[in-house]
Amino acid sequence: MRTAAVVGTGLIGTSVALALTSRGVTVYLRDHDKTAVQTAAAMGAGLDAAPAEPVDLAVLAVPPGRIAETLRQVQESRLALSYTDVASVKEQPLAEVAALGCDLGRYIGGHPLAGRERSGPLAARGDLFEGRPWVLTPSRETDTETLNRALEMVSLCRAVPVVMKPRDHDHAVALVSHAPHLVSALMAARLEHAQDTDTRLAGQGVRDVTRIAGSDPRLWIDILGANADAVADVLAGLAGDLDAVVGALRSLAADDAAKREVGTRGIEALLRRGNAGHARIPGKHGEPAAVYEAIPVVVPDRPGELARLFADVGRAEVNIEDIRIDHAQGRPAGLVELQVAPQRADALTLALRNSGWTVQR
Ligand SMILES: NC(=O)c1ccc[n+]([C@@H]2O[C@H](COP(=O)([O-])OP(=O)(O)OC[C@H]3O[C@@H](n4cnc5c(N)ncnc54)[C@H](O)[C@@H]3O)[C@@H](O)[C@H]2O)c1
Ligand SMILES: O=C(O)C(=O)C[C@]1(C(=O)O)C=C[C@@H](O)C=C1
Repeated sequence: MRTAAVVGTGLIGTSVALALTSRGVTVYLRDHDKTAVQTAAAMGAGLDAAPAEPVDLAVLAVPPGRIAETLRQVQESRLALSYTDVASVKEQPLAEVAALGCDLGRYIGGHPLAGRERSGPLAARGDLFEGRPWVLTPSRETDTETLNRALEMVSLCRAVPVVMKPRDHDHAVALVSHAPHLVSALMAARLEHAQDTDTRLAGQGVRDVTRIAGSDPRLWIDILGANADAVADVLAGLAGDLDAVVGALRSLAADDAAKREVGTRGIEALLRRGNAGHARIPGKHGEPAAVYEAIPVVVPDRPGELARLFADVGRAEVNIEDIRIDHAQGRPAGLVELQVAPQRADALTLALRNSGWTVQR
């Protein structure tokens, strides 16, 4: 694959673009939000420009409800030879794409099983998909070239391709992604009105359980709306378990020793089923996660400074693999931590200092 386009340069689109660019593909970026494109381009994800001729593959990384209309538009303008998407549900977008009369031969659905609870290009990482499953859902009409281009993209992102039917995909992710998302939100919702004296004791357990509750509700309404029945089935089963666990806990709190014994057995059975279920989750495939070096840079709190920093990093020919921003309240500067490949850290530090940046390393 020589050229690609990414439409929707948020978390997932920019992560795909970073991965493809780092493997030598020329990537053209597009988003209806100009700032998102400029930020992605400044991060080194690709070009803020339109291609002169159709690219090999266009990746649609817009919300699920926007896939069909976006595909119709980009196919009409002949943006690419083949098209795929990354939406978290597959059956409904395919039905909408067919209803709009899109060219199904040149389209294949896709979904990388990797993400974050943050949105937008600044949350993107070039290694996000490494070793993760990436589902492809070819329809009867999908042509072989399109399947092959999508497989090549998955391989360039160092993910593991899994070919499935859209319906089977949606059924599976109801269990392993969509219901867990709601369980996380349900637990986090219990904290909403908690006393500060309670929440200040939060350790890693509650942080792990509620991390994904920090995600964008608009995106998740779109996702859950396209897979509602399958998710409701999973949660109905969970509701039964929840009732049983509440009953077991009440027995455990009783004075009567026989009742307490029943409660203990009930809770133990659930905890053991939990151990067994957890053991069913496969380990991450592929290479171990990359280890990056942090370059902390002091950035004045003025418009345009972040873009200037990204441009200087780009000139030093260093890829930003991840980024963290600390805004110290009441201070005229923030601390931006750039995560880069360790072998490029010294060169980048020198280049940034030569350009006048304060690097705290
Ligand atoms: N967030 C995750 O963890 C995750 C993981 C895997 C797949 N996905 C899927 O990836 C897709 C994108 O999600 P994200 O998390 O990157 O969201 P995001 O909000 O970070 O990015 C979406 C981008 O699409 C742009 N956009 C929206 N409508 C558009 C349109 N009509 N034309 C052009 N640009 C448009 C937005 O401006 C935004 O920049 C969704 O389909 C989602 O289901 C998300
Ligand atoms: O790790 C996270 O932040 C995610 O929520 C990622 C996650 C998931 O459930 O695994 C969420 C939705 C996507 O469609 C794919 C991946």
